Amino acid sequence: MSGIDDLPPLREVIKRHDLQARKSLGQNFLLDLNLTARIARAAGPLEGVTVVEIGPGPGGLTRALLATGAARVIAVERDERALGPLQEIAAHYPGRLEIVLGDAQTFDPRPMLDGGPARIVANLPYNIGTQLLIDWLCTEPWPPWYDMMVLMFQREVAERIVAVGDDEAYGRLGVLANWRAETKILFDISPAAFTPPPKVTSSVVRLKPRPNPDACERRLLEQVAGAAFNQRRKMLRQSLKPLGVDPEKLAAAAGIDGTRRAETVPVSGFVAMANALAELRKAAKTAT
Ligand SMILES: C[S@@+](CC[C@H](N)C(=O)[O-])C[C@H]1O[C@@H](n2cnc3c(N)ncnc32)[C@H](O)[C@@H]1O
Repeated sequence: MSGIDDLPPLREVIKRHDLQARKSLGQNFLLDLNLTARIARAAGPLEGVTVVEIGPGPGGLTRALLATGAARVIAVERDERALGPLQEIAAHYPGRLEIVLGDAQTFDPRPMLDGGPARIVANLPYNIGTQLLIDWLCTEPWPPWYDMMVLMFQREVAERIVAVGDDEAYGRLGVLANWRAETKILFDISPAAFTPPPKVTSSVVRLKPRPNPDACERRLLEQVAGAAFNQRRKMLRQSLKPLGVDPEKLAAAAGIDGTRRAETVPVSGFVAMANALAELRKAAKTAT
């Protein structure tokens, strides 16, 4: 038996269900229930909350979320070998764990939600973690269906998520994430905590959606940030050329000096440029 519940230790569960980690599924399991409890607490308090967990695997974090008091956990897992362990957890917490066997990349939890608070908590498979985050950040309508995300990434990705300027890590991801959410790295987890250990340190990141992000068209924001950071060493008057409008005019309309480089522009500057781009394109259309 383990500390947080009366279920057997995870090593034993993995052995019994033949759930040895597979690299192709991005499987690095956290078997230390004190650590999974720490992640669950970072997402708390969880009373009355539905948690959507991606990639529960043998269920270490799932168990912690339920033991911490989550009203419901909807756990989406692609590996059917995890079904046995997850069903044992479901039996231990009747009516509180719903297991979805499927691909998180095409899963929409909204039809399963009951209108109460919902949160995403996950030790994500690294190969699809960034794309899942981008999809959640691009959710429409906004504010989204979740009120918080607590997610584990490689430290380097975590740094890109929270970066907001004058920083090597600042880029498109930082612009998008910090436009729509308040972001914070909560703590690191060493490779040694995982089975098998990954090559790099991981970080737990919290993202809280901003109820009213500065108004702008998300696709234009992505285009502007994409162009600017694609040539991050160049001045905006050069790097913004692929957008098809006069880059000097675009920067000026947003109140930004065209000689600046992308990483010196705060998120609000990118929002201003996205709005200026909308105006300039509209004007160009009217003129033709
Ligand atoms: C890093 S492991 C985390 C496992 C467990 N939550 C833990 O902390 O020990 C990632 C998990 O995501 C699952 N996974 C990988 N690709 C997936 C996908 N496309 N959809 C759903 N789950 C996926 C893997 O099978 C694995 O269980």
